[in-house]
Amino acid sequence: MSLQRFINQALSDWMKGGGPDEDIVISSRIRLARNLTDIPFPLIATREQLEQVVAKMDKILEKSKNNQALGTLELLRMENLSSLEKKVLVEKHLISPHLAEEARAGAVILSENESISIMLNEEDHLRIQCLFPGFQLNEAWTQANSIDDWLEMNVDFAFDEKRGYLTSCPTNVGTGLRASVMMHLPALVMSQQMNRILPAINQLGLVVRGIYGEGSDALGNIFQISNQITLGRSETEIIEDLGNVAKQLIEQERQARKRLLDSSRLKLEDRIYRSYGILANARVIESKEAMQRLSDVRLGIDLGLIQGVSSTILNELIVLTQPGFLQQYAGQMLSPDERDIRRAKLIRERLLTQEI
Ligand SMILES: Nc1ncnc2c1ncn2[C@@H]1O[C@H](COP(=O)(O)OP(=O)(O)OP(=O)(O)O)[C@@H](O)[C@H]1O
Repeated sequence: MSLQRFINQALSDWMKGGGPDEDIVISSRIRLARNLTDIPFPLIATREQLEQVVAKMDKILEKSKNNQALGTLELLRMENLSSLEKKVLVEKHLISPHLAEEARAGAVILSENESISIMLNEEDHLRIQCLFPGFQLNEAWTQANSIDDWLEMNVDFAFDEKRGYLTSCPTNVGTGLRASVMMHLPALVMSQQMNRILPAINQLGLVVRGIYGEGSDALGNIFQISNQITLGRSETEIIEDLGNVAKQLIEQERQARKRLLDSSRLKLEDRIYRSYGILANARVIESKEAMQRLSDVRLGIDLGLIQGVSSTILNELIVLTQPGFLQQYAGQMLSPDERDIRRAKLIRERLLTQEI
């Protein structure tokens, strides 16, 4: 089954690490909100009209089968997926909880390496997302832009000369673009600088969110920083502004890491090795603690304190230890207590296979 391929593969390309500044920037994302001219926004459209959106996209895919530029794309309808399969796609950041649980005639188009995901009938008819490992906002934009061009050759998007692309929520009108970087900022958190930095970032028109986007916590010292404004600025300006802030944050995190090493090396080493010890030996672990300990271990790897463990461990395990994935691996539904046991086991095994 093609979905099995997506899920069994477990990790999308962007989660496997790599890319520029990967010690701090986990991934870069561009998403474009688009709507078809002749169909009302999903909130007020009839189910029949929403089915038309899916049918149109299906037809475009069929027509472009031999267009290799974007690789193989596959359309999955939400109604054909089990709730566990949808949960896993949410945990992989490929669809939103809204699409999984509430959307009518919801579907997603995925590329084989999962760097492209196009949600259908979420808040807008189309949400085009491109995800790249490391700091690669421009590369993600180039890909999203080419998908946009390809689709625009086949359908008419709702567009107003003065306002730009029209979207269901006014906050997305204009470019319909949200650019974001997911960053691991443990030293700035430890040295209590995030409290000062967060308001400054907001003042620049950017938003800081947790690991699962809007409404989620910054677990594991992972922050998503994205633009709030989509109107009155060009796509390249939005991306450049975000990129500049990200560059400054990378620099500040590197300095904070150096300062921590210089001023409190022993304390830092103790914290990192304790976390490693717990992850390597715990029999039961909750996801919040796992995320924090994984963040410590990842910092230890980046600082060269822990050797023989792959630096992608944080990226991988934060996804693999989510409830949906754990249940997928177990092949059965698990209670929260059972998940804590399975999570500890999976982390132990993963750490063991990394030892030299
Ligand atoms: N840089 C990134 N790397 C990986 N995943 C990301 C990144 N940025 C955002 N995401 C994921 O994309 C999903 C949606 O994020 P978010 O809610 O912030 O924005 P959105 O799709 O632009 O929606 P909206 O405009 O409705 O707020 C979440 O699962 C989030 O974790």
